[in-house]
Amino acid sequence: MHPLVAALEGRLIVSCQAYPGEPMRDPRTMAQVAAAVESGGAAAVRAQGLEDIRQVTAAVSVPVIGIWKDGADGVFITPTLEHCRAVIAAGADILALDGTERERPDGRTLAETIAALREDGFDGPIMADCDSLPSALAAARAGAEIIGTTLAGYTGVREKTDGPDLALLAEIAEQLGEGAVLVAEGRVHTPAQAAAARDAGAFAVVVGTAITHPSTITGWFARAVAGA
Ligand SMILES: CC(=O)N[C@H](C=O)[C@@H](O)[C@H](O)[C@H](O)COP(=O)(O)O
Repeated sequence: MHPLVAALEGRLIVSCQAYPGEPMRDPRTMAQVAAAVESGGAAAVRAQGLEDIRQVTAAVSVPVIGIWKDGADGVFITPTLEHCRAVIAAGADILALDGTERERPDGRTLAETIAALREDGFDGPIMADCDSLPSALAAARAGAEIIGTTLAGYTGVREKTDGPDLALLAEIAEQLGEGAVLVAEGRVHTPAQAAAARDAGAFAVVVGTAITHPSTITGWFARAVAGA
């Protein structure tokens, strides 16, 4: 196992992202957020966009999982080989990309994309953002070292669970077996849910919104205070 990946076992990864048009959408702000979560105990951070990746890698000493979201429908998380190459060139230690079985915009399969990156000489870990058991198994076969449940509930293949998709985690963990690097990502909103994800078989857990997205968190509290 790659040493960067081995170090993530039983650890929290924090996704630091702001969305188009939002007040915190600024690479410097995301770098500051990343430094803050590192000081809180994050073992790695996930950053979106090339300039965010550059500034976040400069601001933290933990590994940075880089993605580049392009578009909002279909395959949009680091969707093509060229997006992957750009994320790596921006300094990501770990590359994350769409790991679903949907057709990718450049027509390459996940396996072809990973093979091309290895031919380029990239030897860092690759994380596949999957949406189902079949996509997770296919991504592992394609050579992704880290399997994430990032897209479960967002592609129509599985229901969008309230918290993390624990049933999916347990199924993937069982099928991939010992030694698999299964990362729970998506709708982990409380420490108890993070612990439940570990219990379901996750090697590590990614939390985004509940730590780094103040508008959403504020909405949770505002609705509670209003009795909604
Ligand atoms: C579906 C999709 O586009 N997920 C994205 C992937 O990078 C992010 O928007 C999420 O915030 C991230 O996965 C962490 O999840 P959560 O914010 O639920 O803790």
